[in-house]
Amino acid sequence: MSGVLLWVVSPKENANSLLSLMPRIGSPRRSKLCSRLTFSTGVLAYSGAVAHPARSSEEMVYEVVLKQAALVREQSRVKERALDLDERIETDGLTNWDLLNQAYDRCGEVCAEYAKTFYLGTLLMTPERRRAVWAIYVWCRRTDELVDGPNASYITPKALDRWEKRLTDLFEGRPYDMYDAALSDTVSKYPVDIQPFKDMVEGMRLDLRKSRYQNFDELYLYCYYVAGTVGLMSVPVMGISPESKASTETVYNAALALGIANQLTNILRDVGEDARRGRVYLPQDELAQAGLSDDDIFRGKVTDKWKMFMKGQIKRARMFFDEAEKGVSELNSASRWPVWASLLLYRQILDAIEANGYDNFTKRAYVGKAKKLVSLPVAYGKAVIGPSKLTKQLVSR
Ligand SMILES: CC(C)=CCC/C(C)=C/CC/C(C)=C/CC/C(C)=C/[C@@H]1[C@@H](COP(=O)(O)OP(=O)(O)O)[C@]1(C)CC/C=C(\C)CC/C=C(\C)CCC=C(C)C
Ligand SMILES: [Mn+2]
Repeated sequence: MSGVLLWVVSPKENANSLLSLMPRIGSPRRSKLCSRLTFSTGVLAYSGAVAHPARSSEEMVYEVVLKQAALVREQSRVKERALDLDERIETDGLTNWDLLNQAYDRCGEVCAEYAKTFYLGTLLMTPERRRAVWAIYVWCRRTDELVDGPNASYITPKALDRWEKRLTDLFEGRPYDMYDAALSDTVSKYPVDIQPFKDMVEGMRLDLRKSRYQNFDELYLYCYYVAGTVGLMSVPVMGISPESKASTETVYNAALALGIANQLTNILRDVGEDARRGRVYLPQDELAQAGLSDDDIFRGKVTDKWKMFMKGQIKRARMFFDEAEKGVSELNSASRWPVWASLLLYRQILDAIEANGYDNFTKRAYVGKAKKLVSLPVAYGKAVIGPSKLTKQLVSR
């Protein structure tokens, strides 16, 4: 399946100081925009790929959140445009419809192959939304495969530039292949902005040139690029419940938090595997504060220092999951179940790391079938509960 997906681009805490992990709302150097955020690392000097050294990653990312929220408010205008487009396709005859349907079906097949549980969850969504989520999933999966898949060693910054050019083309209605065609159709129908997609490609660029993260601010930006973006791409398609009283920004912020939580969890699960590829995603300053270094990671011995360090990292990931939970009930009813399911399942990976005695060097933490099965009805039960009638954060809708 990876071959099929890739042919088109082939030419590839410190635990002692829990305070340092806790939200620091109201830091004097934070912008007004950022004061609505729950998490801040307080580190403001990251430059990396972005030329704004004075701003923290969270401030920069939050601007994207605000832009996304503004787009949703324009939704009705976009819907009108989508209707025009549907009419145009219809006058072209049945062939375009058939091709488009086939393209979406193929996206569904890829999704079912790579993420079975998630695929099952999408079956509860309306057919329109479901296939749009599949199209986004496939684009994300293909993008990730560029640097993580079997052809990863052939992938150069130039190949990523070409991939980004294809992205712009498909957003402008010029898809390259059928998966692109499905996404092209999706972005013409839903208020999805190109920025999170471009940012995901930027995350892949980062993966090509960077294998160490000095502090959490740098890591936060990476997590946004490769996973927070997914949350921002998905919400416009999954939709916010008409009953929701929460502000659009609140919901996007929760979506962003779920992406960050998932990626932090992914990093904690894969410490050993990443180290074998010469990669250490854990913040260097926090490792040093815990009396640890890269060498300890390469050695892979579970010591008391390591356990303390891991407890802090897990605590932080859980805080992001908690932040994400606040937004799930605000989503459209049919979208809540797959999101709850993915949240509960991914969060349990953290429990599994603990159950493995914090040995993420030689053991892969996973959620067993039985636990997965139990989580699905639990997720369903949570999904039935709609938006809180008490939440009055009527800022922007
Ligand atoms: C319902 C739902 C979960 C929708 C999202 C569907 C979607 C478009 C998923 C794309 C996922 C993808 C392929 C991302 C590419 C980058 C990547 C691989 C990120 C890692 C995912 C885990 O993958 P895996 O365990 O297979 O990792 P390896 O490749 O093996 O290393 C990530 C850790 C991040 C994925 C991020 C999300 C699924 C974001 C979820 C957030 C939302 C859906 C927003 C929900 C809304 C609110 C209000 C909370
Ligand atoms: Mn990956």
